[in-house]
Amino acid sequence: MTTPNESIAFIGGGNMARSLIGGLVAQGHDPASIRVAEPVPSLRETLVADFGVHVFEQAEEAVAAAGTWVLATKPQVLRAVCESLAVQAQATHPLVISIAAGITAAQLERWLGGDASVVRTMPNTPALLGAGATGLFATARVDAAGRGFAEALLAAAGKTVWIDDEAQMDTVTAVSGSGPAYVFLLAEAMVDAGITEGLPPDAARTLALQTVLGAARMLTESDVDAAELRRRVTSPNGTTQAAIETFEAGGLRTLVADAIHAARVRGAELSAANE
Ligand SMILES: NC(=O)C1=CN([C@@H]2O[C@H](COP(=O)(O)OP(=O)(O)OC[C@H]3O[C@@H](n4cnc5c(N)ncnc54)[C@H](O)[C@@H]3O)[C@@H](O)[C@H]2O)C=CC1
Ligand SMILES: O=C(O)[C@@H]1CCC=N1
Repeated sequence: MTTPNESIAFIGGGNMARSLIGGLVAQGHDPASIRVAEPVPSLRETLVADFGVHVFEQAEEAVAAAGTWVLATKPQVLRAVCESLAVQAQATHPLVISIAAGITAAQLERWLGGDASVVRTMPNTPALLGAGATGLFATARVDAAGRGFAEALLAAAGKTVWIDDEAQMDTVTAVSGSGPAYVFLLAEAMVDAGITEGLPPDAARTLALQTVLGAARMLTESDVDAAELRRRVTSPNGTTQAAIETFEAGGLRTLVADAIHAARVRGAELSAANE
């Protein structure tokens, strides 16, 4: 990964920043060139202990001498963070990569003083294991080197997909950004149901979680699509058919569509609420 200025500054050293930093360090990125602004002392200490990065209490200190800034605070504080960095942004013209849900590139440009090069991204928590999925959108101001750098940074945490129409970034958030939680909810429900039906808790947990892992691997490691894989498990008049008919009768597909719609709408609300 190369950039005109090798240092990367993370603004916010919470869960997602940790996952991305872990990916970069695992890929051989020099931790000495990673600078993290994080107000919580205990988080700063663990970032130093775990990764050997430089940590700062103030964002202004972290971005000094960094050619790439990764905005990794909650959306609700991002405006104040950007406005506090606007003078430095206009002086140094960094590549600005945001991972915040809902916040648009136009908002970031405006808060940073008008002419920043912004890449809006949406990673997810499996980034922690290098198994993340990230959607990226770049404004016209971002050059090929900037796009390449942003892609390489997120690719250190898993798969990347470029999105041409920024309006679709809230859908990315709803499908893959929030998506791990949907799978965790299904896993919770499967474990609980197994226990209700009489399995010992440890057995229910092992069987349900390994099933999620095995199914995810079949989905990603074969060319066969989800519907066909499902059909192959479903014997005529067998046990799976009884379960699938129960899911369909209960409106599972509509419920999933409604849930993803609600998450997308919430993304747009986050943008409007932080105007
Ligand atoms: N958690 C998730 O699954 C995902 C989260 N995101 C986005 O990532 C961003 C961060 O989310 P998380 O890591 O989950 O939250 P988090 O709360 O773990 O991390 C945010 C960190 O920012 C720090 N912070 C607050 N004010 C600051 C300031 N002025 N300067 C520097 N740091 C400051 C907080 O102390 C906190 O440690 C959010 O915008 C969220 O929308 C994106 C994809 C997935
Ligand atoms: O729930 C949220 O708002 C964040 C964004 C995607 C995942 N977590």
